Parts: sequence; structure tokens; C-alpha cells
Amino acid sequence: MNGLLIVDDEIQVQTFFSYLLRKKDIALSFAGNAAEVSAALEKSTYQAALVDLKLPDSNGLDILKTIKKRMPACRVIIMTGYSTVKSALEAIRLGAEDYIEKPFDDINELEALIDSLFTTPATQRQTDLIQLAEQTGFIIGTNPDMYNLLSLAYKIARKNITVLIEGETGCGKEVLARFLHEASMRSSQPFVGVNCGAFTETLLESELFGHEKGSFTGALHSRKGLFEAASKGTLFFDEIADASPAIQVKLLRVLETREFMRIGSEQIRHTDARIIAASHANLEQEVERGRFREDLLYRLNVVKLVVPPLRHRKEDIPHLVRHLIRRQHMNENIFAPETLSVMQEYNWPGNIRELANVVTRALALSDGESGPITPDYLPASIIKQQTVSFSQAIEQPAQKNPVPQLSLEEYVEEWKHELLAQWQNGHSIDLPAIMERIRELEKTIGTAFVGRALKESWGNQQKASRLLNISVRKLRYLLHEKGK
Ligand SMILES: Nc1ncnc2c1ncn2[C@@H]1O[C@H](COP(=O)(O)OP(=O)(O)OP(=O)(O)O)[C@@H](O)[C@H]1O
Repeated sequence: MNGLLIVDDEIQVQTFFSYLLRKKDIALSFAGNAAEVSAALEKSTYQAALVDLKLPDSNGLDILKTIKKRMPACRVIIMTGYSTVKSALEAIRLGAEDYIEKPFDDINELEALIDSLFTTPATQRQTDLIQLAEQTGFIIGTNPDMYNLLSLAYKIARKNITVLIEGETGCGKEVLARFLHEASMRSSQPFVGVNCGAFTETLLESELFGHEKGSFTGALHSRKGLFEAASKGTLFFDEIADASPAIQVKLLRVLETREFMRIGSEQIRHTDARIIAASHANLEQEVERGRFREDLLYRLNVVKLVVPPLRHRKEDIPHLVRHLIRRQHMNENIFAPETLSVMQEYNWPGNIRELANVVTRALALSDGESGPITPDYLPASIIKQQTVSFSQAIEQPAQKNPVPQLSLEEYVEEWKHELLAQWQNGHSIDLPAIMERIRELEKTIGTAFVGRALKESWGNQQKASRLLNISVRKLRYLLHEKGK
């Protein structure tokens, strides 16, 4: 017979479980404090346990640790009130299988959960998680922190709680939000994302709450906002720290009351959207700096998931590269092993987005060649070479197996990306290296324009200097400086 230990000091709860499970093939035992738990563990073996977080003489987390130490295979469910959801998540980190909120308002769900403890193997959840991650394009790799993060996300996905995701730019916050949506009961409903930094305050307000026809200049039609569009689904606020103080107040109100009004309307509307917010900035620090409302953070931060930066999980790089290649329908093994090694040496300030750009760029430059992609196809900043100057790019004859060279647009884009990633990273700032990159940008842009003017004037320095709005002397000086 299956053994189930109920750890709760309330007699009514014990009576409730005796009644609920009376017809099941389950041997029920009860314990109301730490000593009774120890005695119960001495007497019998349990396949599962339901543990209340709040006990008179001890903490449910300590009970969980005791059970897991004495009976590692025992599957533990934590029972918690809403105010202790954070501790329940800590319990999941410590090995609890799941948590349920008290009072139990869905008895069928509770019964199904208890049944599943005895019928569904624990490994089934793992398999489901991996399959769903694959379906949503979330590559797990082999880093244990990433697996634990996803496993926690999977467990909380079905709860209707607000989730805050923090992590550096490009590390996968939105992909994680999509995974949460897909793993939730709302997966058949819309997932709607909005980047709070991409709109002016007025536009963001209209985007979120909608507006009535004629409510402002240009409002030619009535329009639903995202709170309505995502009402039964998930509403994802990307870069929440960029929301203005006025928008923050309005968001707080909706989170508290679940009600809002379209701009230009007095009709109160209701939303059931599940809110997930993401930020590359640490919101606690933003609160300290007076840039983010503490009460809004409190509402958003029911559960916080922190996505580690790619440099802390470099072992995942080959998995991610193969996934990014597959996404472009190409042979996933086209990157030479030494190329992957070089990529694992680099720190990826722009995280997976930067990795995706580098992979796309290398594939484009190799232009369908069948041979393996060598480190030559990586940007200079990754192979730790000076970026090839634009003038060289113009003047040098094509070489056999050339180092891929950047157009000015690509160079500026990459430069901007690297600098912004440094700015947003906020951990280790290497100011001398940044200043060096600024000087490099100045030199590269200057050289590019000189090269273009010379090309357009067929090498005539007089004409070129006029095009550049500088004197011929200055042009000669610049050309001399660049070693021509
Ligand atoms: N675990 C992952 N598996 C596969 N692809 C990923 C993973 N994480 C991120 N990516 C890819 O990296 C890119 C950036 O991811 P995403 O937009 O989720 O990052 P982000 O942290 O939300 O970025 P930002 O801070 O700029 O909003 C996307 O192309 C995404 O598909």
C-alpha cells in the first residue's frame, strides 16, 4: 500500500484528508510537529508527504530537509498560504515536488495532484519539461543552473502568479516568458509582449489600455489595448524599468484591482491577464535609486527568476550554436571544433542575441560553402584581433580564404551592440577598453569616409578633400597617418 505522510498541526486539516482519501488505497499517517515527523519516519516508509510550511515548533523547510535526508525518494508537496509563496519556492529549490495553496479551493485538483504522486513517475515531469522546452525553442544545454531555473519555471507556470524575470540583455528572458506561458493552463490563449522602452509614455498608455475613437488627435477608431487582448492569456512587459512613473502608477492600479479604463472612456473593464515582467536592470537597485516604485516591484516580484548570463554557462555554447544553425535549416555540425572553442573563450556581453548574430553572420559569410566554418569567420572582436579597418577592406585585393570583413554599417552596428551590452551589463566595466573602442570607432569611420571620397574622385586628392570639406593638406596628413 502507498504511504502518505500529512504534516500539519491543524486537526481539521487531518480530518479533511482522512475523509478525502478514505476510499483510496493509501496508508495515511499524520504528524503535527518535528518530533512526530521523526517518529513517523522511524515507523514506516512513505512514497509521498504533504507538509505545511507553518508548524508550531518548526519550519516546514526544515521538515522537508529531514524527510529528504531520511527518505530521498519521498515526493514532498508543500502546503502554504498566499503570503508564504516565496518560502514555498524556496522549498522547491530544496527538492519539494510542488506546492499547493491553503485553503484548498479546488478539491479535484488537490485529489489529482495526490493521485499523480503515486501514479506518475517523477521522471515523467522531467521528460515533459524537456519536450516543452524544445517545442518553445528554449535550449537547456548541460548547465545545471539553467536546468534548475527551467525546472522551477515549469513548476510555477501553472500557478496564477506574477513572475519577474531578471537577466542581462539578450540572455533569454523573453524565451523564458514564452516557456512559462506554454507550460501554463493559458497556453491556448494569446501571449502578448510589449517593450516598455519602445514607446513614448502616451503611446504606451494607449497601447496597454486601448482608447476610444476621438479620445486624442489621430484616434480615428476605437482600439482594444493589450490588457484586453491578453485578458485570458499572458501579458509580458519587457524592460519594465523603462516604464515612466505615470505608467508605473497605472500598472500598479491594474495589478491591484485587475480593472482599467480605455483612454477616453469611463467604462471599467476587467482583465485576467497573467503578468510576466522582465528587466535587465536590477529592480531593487532601481527602487533604491528612486527610479522604480517599491509597491509595483512588490506586486511584480511574487516569484523572481534570474537568467544567468551566457559567460556563466559557456558549456551550453555548442548546444546553442547547433540550435541556431538548425533554425536556419543548415547542417548543425558546420562549425569547426576550434571555432566553437574560440567562441567559448569569449565573454558574450550581448549574450545569446550576440551569439545568434555571430552565427548568422558566419553562415552568411561562408555563403553555403560545404567546408567547416573556421574561426576566420568570427568577428575580429571575438578572435581578439583588431577589427580590420575599412580602408583596408576597400583597398585590399581579395585573398584566398579571407578574414571576413565588415561593411561600415555592420561595423557600427557591432560597435554599438558591444558598447550597449557593456553599459547594460553593469558588473565589470573596463573603462580603458571602452575608451580604446571609442578611439577605434573614430579612426575607422574617418578612414571609411576618406576611402569613399578617394574612390568617388578616382584618387584625385583635390576633389576628395572638397568632398570631405577639409584641406588637401589635412587629407595628406590623414593619409600619411594611416600609412599610405
Ligand atoms: N535558452 C535559449 N535557447 C535558444 N535560444 C535562446 C535561448 N535564450 C535566448 N535565445 C535566443 O536569443 C535571443 C535573445 O533572447 P531574448 O529576446 O529572449 O532575450 P532577452 O533577455 O529577452 O533580451 P532583451 O533584454 O534584449 O529583451 C533570441 O533570438 C532567442 O531566441
